[in-house]
Amino acid sequence: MKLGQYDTFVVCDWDNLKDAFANDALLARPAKGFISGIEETLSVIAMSGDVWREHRRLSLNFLRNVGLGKREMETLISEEIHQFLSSLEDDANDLPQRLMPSVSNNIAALLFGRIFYYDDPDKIMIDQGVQRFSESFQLTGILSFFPWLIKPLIALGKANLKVISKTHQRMHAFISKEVLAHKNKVKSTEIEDYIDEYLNAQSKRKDNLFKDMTLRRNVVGFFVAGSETVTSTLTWAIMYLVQYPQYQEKIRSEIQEVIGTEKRPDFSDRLRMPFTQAFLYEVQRIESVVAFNLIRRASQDTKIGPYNVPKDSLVFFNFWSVHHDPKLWPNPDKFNPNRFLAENSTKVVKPPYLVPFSAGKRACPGEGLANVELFLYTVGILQRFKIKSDKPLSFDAHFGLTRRLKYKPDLIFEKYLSNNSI
Ligand code: HEM
Repeated sequence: MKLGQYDTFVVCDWDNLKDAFANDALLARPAKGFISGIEETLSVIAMSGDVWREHRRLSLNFLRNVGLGKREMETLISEEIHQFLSSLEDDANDLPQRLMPSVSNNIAALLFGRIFYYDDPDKIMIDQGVQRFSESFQLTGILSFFPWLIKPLIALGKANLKVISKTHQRMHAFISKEVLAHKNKVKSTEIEDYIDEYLNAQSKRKDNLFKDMTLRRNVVGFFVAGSETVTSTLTWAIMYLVQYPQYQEKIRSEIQEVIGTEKRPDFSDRLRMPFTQAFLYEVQRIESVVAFNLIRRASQDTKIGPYNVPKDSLVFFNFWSVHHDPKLWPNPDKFNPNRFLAENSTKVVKPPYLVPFSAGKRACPGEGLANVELFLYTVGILQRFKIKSDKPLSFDAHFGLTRRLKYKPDLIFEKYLSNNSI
């Protein structure tokens, strides 16, 4: 179909999606990024071609060597979750609203090597920025098709682009300070965070591909990509725990059996908690928070299945329809974690067509970190609280960067474990 000036393709079924994941001609993003006119320098999320490949390699190396699967990062996350749960001792009913600042602290740990107190003005500014960017994604979809709209929209003061642009400036000013502090710190051979990794690569390269401005854009990109997605998935998880108290109890009994009440959860505990894992898979399937992927572009004439895709066409991957395809998922609209269980419910099986993080060479590089967070937050919350509601719940969604819960739910977080020592 034609949207604006672009041929646009939406890949809706698993066979074609598998093809598209493996197609190197579909790795690019829209030529001018997602918000042309505001983001002249593209972040790794919006880049294409060789510059993307180099920046992606750096991000993956960093996540592998410093960020993921490392005890230190899991310890930092566990510390942050502890800070978060302790902050709820007086008023746990505020939990969903307080999730984002906590989740974004994990990204801060990755980028800056430290976490913030929730009332730190810089932290409040970052979280407001992340919120605004996520909301602006509704608009960025439209602007990818009608890029000429950007200037009239700014001139008319419409679509709060001015606010986005101001938010941009404030975040960049703060990140510049952090980068400067990293440049000035006593030189150590150890890479402690993403800024260290980037500056180190920058100093070794002669081609000027790694620029300070790009570093700042990447930091903002990581905050946006890593905060809203995890927060939104966790919020949906909480809703399903309330809607299906029997599943909440099942997870709690796995917690009792594997972790108990004295110890903080560990990511390795998941290996003995198949139902908890199945529950999180089902939340990701049924809500598909990044429902249409981030827009891809054909960098040359190519094909998806039998369809010819001309160069520069825009391509959406419709994860929602694959995740709700009755040929792949019997009774797809029913929330049923048991569909992922096998061998008498002792094993969890993830089929290849569950793709909340996309797949192939441009798949989400934060999947490992996100999985650690989803598990540790869910288990940490249920170790302390029983969650319920005495009002009917609305599962209506709102579209931004992710599909988010539209209305603030009325939830009751009943303290289950008063022991604050874990
Ligand atoms: C539940 C949580 C998350 C979901 C569902 C999710 C999903 C996605 C999806 C669908 C994409 C687009 C991939 C494509 O174009 O094929 C993506 C890209 C990306 N994600 Fe995530 N993500 C999550 C968490 C995270 C986290 C925690 C981080 C940070 C560590 C992160 C960083 C990124 C980055 C940097 C990209 C751009 C990659 C590129 O263009 O090369 N994400 N994510």
